[in-house]
Amino acid sequence: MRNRQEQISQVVVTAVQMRHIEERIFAAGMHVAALMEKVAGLIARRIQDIYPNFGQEGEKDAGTQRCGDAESKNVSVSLRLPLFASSVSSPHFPSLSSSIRVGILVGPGHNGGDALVVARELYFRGYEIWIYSAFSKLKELTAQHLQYAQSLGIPCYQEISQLQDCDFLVDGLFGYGLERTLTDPIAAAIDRLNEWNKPIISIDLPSGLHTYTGEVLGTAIRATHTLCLGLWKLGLLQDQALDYVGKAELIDFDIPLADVQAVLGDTPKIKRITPATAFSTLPLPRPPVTHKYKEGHLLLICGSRRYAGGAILTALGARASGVGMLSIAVPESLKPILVSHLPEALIVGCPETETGAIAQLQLPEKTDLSSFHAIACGPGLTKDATAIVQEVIASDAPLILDADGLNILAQLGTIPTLQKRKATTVLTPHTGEFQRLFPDIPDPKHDRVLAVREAAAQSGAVVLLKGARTAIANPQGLVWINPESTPALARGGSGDVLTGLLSGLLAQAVTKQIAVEDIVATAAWWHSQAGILAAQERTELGVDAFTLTQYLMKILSNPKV
Ligand SMILES: NC(=O)C1=CN([C@@H]2O[C@H](COP(=O)(O)OP(=O)(O)OC[C@H]3O[C@@H](n4cnc5c(N)ncnc54)[C@H](OP(=O)(O)O)[C@@H]3O)[C@@H](O)[C@H]2O)[C@@H](O)CC1
Ligand SMILES: Nc1ncnc2c1ncn2[C@@H]1O[C@H](COP(=O)(O)OP(=O)(O)O)[C@@H](O)[C@H]1O
Ligand SMILES: [K+]
Repeated sequence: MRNRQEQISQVVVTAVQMRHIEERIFAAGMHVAALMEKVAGLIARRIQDIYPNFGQEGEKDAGTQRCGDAESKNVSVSLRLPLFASSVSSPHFPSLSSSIRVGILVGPGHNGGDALVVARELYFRGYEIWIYSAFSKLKELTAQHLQYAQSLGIPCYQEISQLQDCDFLVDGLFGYGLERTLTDPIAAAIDRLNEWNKPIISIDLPSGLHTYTGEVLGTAIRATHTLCLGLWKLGLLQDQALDYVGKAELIDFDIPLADVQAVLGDTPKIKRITPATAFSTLPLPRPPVTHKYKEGHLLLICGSRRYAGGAILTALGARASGVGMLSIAVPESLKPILVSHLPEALIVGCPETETGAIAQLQLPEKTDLSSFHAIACGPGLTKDATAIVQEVIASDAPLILDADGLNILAQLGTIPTLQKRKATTVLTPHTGEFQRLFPDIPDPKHDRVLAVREAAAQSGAVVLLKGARTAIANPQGLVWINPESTPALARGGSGDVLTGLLSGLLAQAVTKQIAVEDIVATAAWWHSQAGILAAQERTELGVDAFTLTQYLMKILSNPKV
C-alpha cells in the first residue's frame, strides 16, 4: 500500500491525461456521481481538520437571495450544530463564539459539483454555509447538488459581495476543465474576493490557473490551501503558480495504478522528487573494502581574486556529499584561504590573469582531466577564464557547468559547443543564465517544464533549471520536479552550495552506475531540504549559504521518509 502511495505521489499529470484516467475509471463501472461523493467527502473531512468548527448549539436566521432568480427572500435556516458550545481562539478566527461561516464558490462544472457536496457535508457538521453561484448554465450533476443544497435552505447568492463576512472560502469555481481566459463578471468577482485576504481552500487547483503551465488565465484565486485531487497537476509545480497555490496537498482518492500506467506508461515523463526517490540513492553505498579514489575524485575549478567566497561555498557543498577525494583548482592567491577552510582537500594553485582569474590549469604531475570522475567548473570564475572552460569542455570527463562556466558557454554558442562532447554534461542555470544559454527556446517564465525539456533535448546535456520549483530534464525527455523548497534559498551563494553538492554526488555516482538525472534530482532535493530545515530552526532570514552547508548532513542523519 505504501508502495502505491509512493508511486502516486511521484505522478504529475496534465488536464488531458487526468481526463483520460478519469474516463477509464468511469468506463470500468464507477459512476461519476459516486466518485464525486467520495472525493468531496475526503475534501470535507480535510477542511474540518484545517478549520475545525467549535460552534454553538442553536438556530440561525439567514437572509437568502436564491440563485437563478433576482428576488430576495428571507428563509429561516435551522442549523445542525455540535452539542458542545465553546468560545475558542484560533490563528485564523480570533474569537469563535458561534459556528464558522463558510463561503462556497460554485462554478459551472464538476469542480463546482465537488464544492456543493462539500457545502452539504459541512452544513451537516454544523458549519454555516453561504453559496456563491453566478452561472446560468451548470453541468447536470452540479445543478442537482445545487438544487439539493437550496432545498436544505442553504442561502445562495449571485453577488460575491454577499460572502464578505465569511470566515473562510472554498473555491470550486474551476478545476482542470478551465481552458479559456476568465472574463467579467467572474474575473471581477475573483479580484474582489482576493482583496478580502480571507483564507481560501481551493479544490483541485486555484480557479484561474492553467492546469499545465500554472499560468494565470486573466485572474486567479489566491488560495491559502490547495487540495489537489487524485494526482498532482503539473501547473501546481510551476513557479508562476506559487503565489496562488498556498499550501498544496494531495487528496488521494484511490485511483488505480493500472489506470495511471495505462495513460502515462510505465515510466512517466514528468515526476515529482519525493523523499523516497532521493533516499533510493542516499546515502551512496560504500563497500567495506575501498579507497578514496574509488569513492569519487572530483575536481572543482572555481573562484577568482574577486570572488573567493564562491569557491569556498562550492567546496563545502562538495564536502557534504561525502566525495572520496576533492581537488580544487583556484587562482594561486586564493590557495591559503581554501586550505584553511578545507584542510582535507588538495588545493591546486593556478597562474592568474591580471584580473585575478585562473589563467591556466596547472594540475599536479601525472594528472590530467581524464583522471577525475567529475569536474565542476564555474562558480566565481569571472568571464576572464574562457580558456579554462574551453579546456574542460574538450575533456572526456563528466562535467558540471554553473555560473560563469555557463556564461562563457553561452558566448561560445551552447549547442554547437556541446555537440562535440562525448561525456556527460550537466548545466545548472537560473532563469537569466538559461535565457543566455538558450536564446531560441521560449522564455521559461511561461512554461519551465517545456523549456528545460527542450534545452536538454537540444544540447544533449542534463539541465537543471533553478527556481522555487527546480526542474531537471535529461535529453530523452524525462523531467524531475523538486516540489518543496523555501524562499530562504533566494540568497547569494546558495547556488554555489548546490553545485558543490551535486558535483560530489555525481563523482561518486559514476562509479556506482546511478543515472545522472537521478543523482542530480537527489542533489536538488537534498539542497532544498537543508534550506527548509535551516529556515525552520533559524527563520527564512537565517539561511546564509555557509549556514546552509552546515545543515546538509542533518538531512541524512535524521531522514524523515
Ligand atoms: N478527475 C477526476 O477523476 C475527478 C474530477 N472531479 C472534479 O471535476 C473537475 C473537472 O470538472 P469539469 O471537467 O467539469 O471542469 P471544471 O474545471 O469544473 O470547469 C469547467 C467548466 O467551466 C466552463 N468554463 C471553462 N472555461 C471557462 C471560462 N473562462 N469562463 C467561464 N466558464 C468556463 C466549462 O464550460 P464551457 O463553457 O466550456 O462549456 C465547464 O463547464 C476537477 O477539477 C475536479 O474538481 C471530481 O469531482 C471527481 C474526480
Ligand atoms: N524562491 C525560491 N524558492 C526556493 N528556492 C529558491 C528560490 N530562489 C532561489 N532558490 C534556489 O536557490 C539557489 C540559487 O542559486 P543561484 O541563483 O545560482 O544563486 P548564487 O549564484 O548566488 O549561488 C537555487 O538552488 C535555487 O533553486
Ligand atoms: K478550484
